[in-house]
This record gives sequence, structure tokens and C-alpha cells, in this order.
Amino acid sequence: MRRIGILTSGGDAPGMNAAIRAAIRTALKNDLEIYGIEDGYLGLVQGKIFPLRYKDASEILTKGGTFLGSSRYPEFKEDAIQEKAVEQLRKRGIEGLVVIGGDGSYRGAQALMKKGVLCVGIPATIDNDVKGTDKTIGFSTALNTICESVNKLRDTSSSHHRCFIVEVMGNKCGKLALWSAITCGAEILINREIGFNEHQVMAELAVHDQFRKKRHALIIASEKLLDIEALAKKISLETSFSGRAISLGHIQRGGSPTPEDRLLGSMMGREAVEVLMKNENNKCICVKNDQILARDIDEALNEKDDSYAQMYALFRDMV
Ligand SMILES: Nc1ncnc2c1ncn2[C@@H]1O[C@H](COP(=O)(O)OP(=O)(O)OP(=O)(O)O)[C@@H](O)[C@H]1O
Ligand SMILES: O=P(O)(O)OC[C@H]1O[C@](O)(CO)[C@@H](O)[C@@H]1O
Ligand SMILES: [Mg+2]
Repeated sequence: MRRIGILTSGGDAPGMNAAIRAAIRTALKNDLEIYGIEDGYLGLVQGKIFPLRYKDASEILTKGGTFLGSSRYPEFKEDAIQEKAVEQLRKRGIEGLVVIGGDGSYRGAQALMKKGVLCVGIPATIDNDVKGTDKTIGFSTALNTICESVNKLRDTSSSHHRCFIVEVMGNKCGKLALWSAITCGAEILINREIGFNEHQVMAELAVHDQFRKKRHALIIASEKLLDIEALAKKISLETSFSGRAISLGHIQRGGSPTPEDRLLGSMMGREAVEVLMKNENNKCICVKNDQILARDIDEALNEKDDSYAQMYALFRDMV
């Protein structure tokens, strides 16, 4: 292998730049040419492909976002569009591709692998919903951002005897909500795995108010599940807390990556290039018990994930 490409796809995640930097440095140290692809699969199909030099990896480790740009490009599910991507790589002699993104981006990489492009996936999404890996790049920073925000909300909640419903991202996966609920000391968690039962929320709030004499209550709720403003109004009407709702939104996607995400990005970016140097196909990079591994992508994506259940038990023991 002489020439490889690299792209970031799907929602950006803090630490993607660390992975790109590690891939550039590893490639150039091993006399591989490395090409950056702008804006994910969209830029690949459009041929927005340019050589990366050592200097391109400078000053990016500490920055959030992705300097290559990213996109959501649903058309990439179409075979004819994927063929265009393969052609863009072939005509430049790019034999291997590092795909940095979430579960959707992995499906794009799998399609390219089937068409003979050697690909390796690096899991990067704040949702931490990629199977086969304990962590995805970006999850730690998003969690940190949520904790910082909720600390501030807790101060004002206690002063005013309020219940704050804090809506967090995670798409269809409740991990960001669960991990936040534990690390922010939330009283109540609402996510897809548990479901939303209004009656139960009201009953739990009554316990925190009447028996535990709490001056505040924090509810962490996953996005796309309920109308948090409506719930806040109901809490004001039916409990002694006054209800307030806030959606943290895209704040959770930005910011300088935590040391954990910088480390994960550095280790995974280096490993991905080493995998391509061995001409291995169908791989994704994972972290398992703090060890970085290159695994078969189909096997990794079919793995059962029991981390949620363990963490949920911890949450229940803490409230
Ligand atoms: N089934 C698929 N086949 C081919 N390409 C796909 C497929 N699913 C997704 N993609 C490509 O991957 C891109 C990113 O996917 P998606 O929007 O699901 O984000 P993601 O990679 O899961 O990251 P995140 O969830 O953090 O936003 C899509 O916009 C599309 O270009
Ligand atoms: O930035 P967009 O396209 O609005 O997507 C938001 C989604 O992306 C994520 O931030 C990452 O997948 C999800 O948590 C969220 O549902
Ligand atoms: Mg996803």
C-alpha cells in the first residue's frame, strides 16, 4: 500500500482531529502518502481530495470539530453513488481508506469494502452507540460538557426549589443520558431503554420532595422522546417544585476534547494506519478494557453490549 485516504463522516465529535493527526503522522513516518477528503462521503463522491502534509497535523490536537469537515449524505446508500466514490479513489491510486464516524458511517465503509476498497473504521460519535468498542471518540468530551452545564443548573435549582429537565443528545441510544445521570447526580433518568412514564416521574418527584427533603431535582432526559416543556409545566402544577426545561443541543458536540478523547484519537488513528499498512480489510478499531484492537467489522457490530445494564444498576443504586 502506497497511498491512503482519510475522511470524517456523520455528526462531528471532539477528538476526531486527534485521530486525523495520528493517522497523518503515522502514514508519513512510514512513507505512505495520505490524502484528506473533505466533508465525508459527499466530498469523496465530488472528488474533494487533497494531499496531507506533516504541517496539516499541527495545531489540531486540541481543537473540537473536524478540520476535514463532515456531512450527512443519505444518497451514499445508493449503489451508483458508491461506484462514483470508488472511481474517485481508483483514479488517484488511493488503495486504502480510514473512515472516522459513527454506526452510519461504518455502513458506508462496509459498502466500499464490498466493492474492493480496503477500509478501516474508527468509532467517533458523542452517542457511544458503535458496537464492539467500549468507547467512541467524543463521548468523554460530551459527557464533560453536560456535567459542566448541569453543575450550573443545580446551583440555581437549589436556590429556587426547582426541578430541571435537561435534555441531552444520543440519538436512539440512551448511553449519553445514563452516563450523565450518574455523573451529574440526577434524581430521575428518562431514556429510550427505560421509556417515559409520566405517572412514575411524578411519584418519584414526590418522594424526593416529601421524604428526602430535596431542595432541587434533576431529570436527565434523552432527546426525541418527550415534550420537555410540557412536562415542566405539569411538574409546576402537580408538585411543589417549579418545573423548568432546557435542551443542551449542539453545545454537546463542540469544545476542546478531553485528555481521554485526545488519547483515544491518537491511539486509534495510529492503529488504523498500521492496519492498512498490513493490507488488512474489513476492520474497525475498538477499545476493550483499555486495549486498542483491530477487529473484524461484522463481528464487532454483531457483538452484544452489556455495559448499559451494568451502568443502569449503578444509577439505581445511587438514587
Ligand atoms: N446504510 C448505509 N449505506 C451507505 N452509507 C451510509 C449508510 N448509512 C449511513 N451512511 C453514510 O454515513 C453517513 C453518516 O451516517 P449517520 O448520519 O448515521 O452518522 P453516524 O456516522 O452514525 O454518526 P453520528 O451518529 O455521530 O452522527 C450518512 O450520511 C451516509 O452518507
Ligand atoms: O447535527 P444534526 O444533524 O442535527 O444531528 C443531531 C444528532 O447527531 C448526534 O449529535 C450525533 O449522532 C445525535 O446525538 C443527534 O441526534
Ligand atoms: Mg450514529
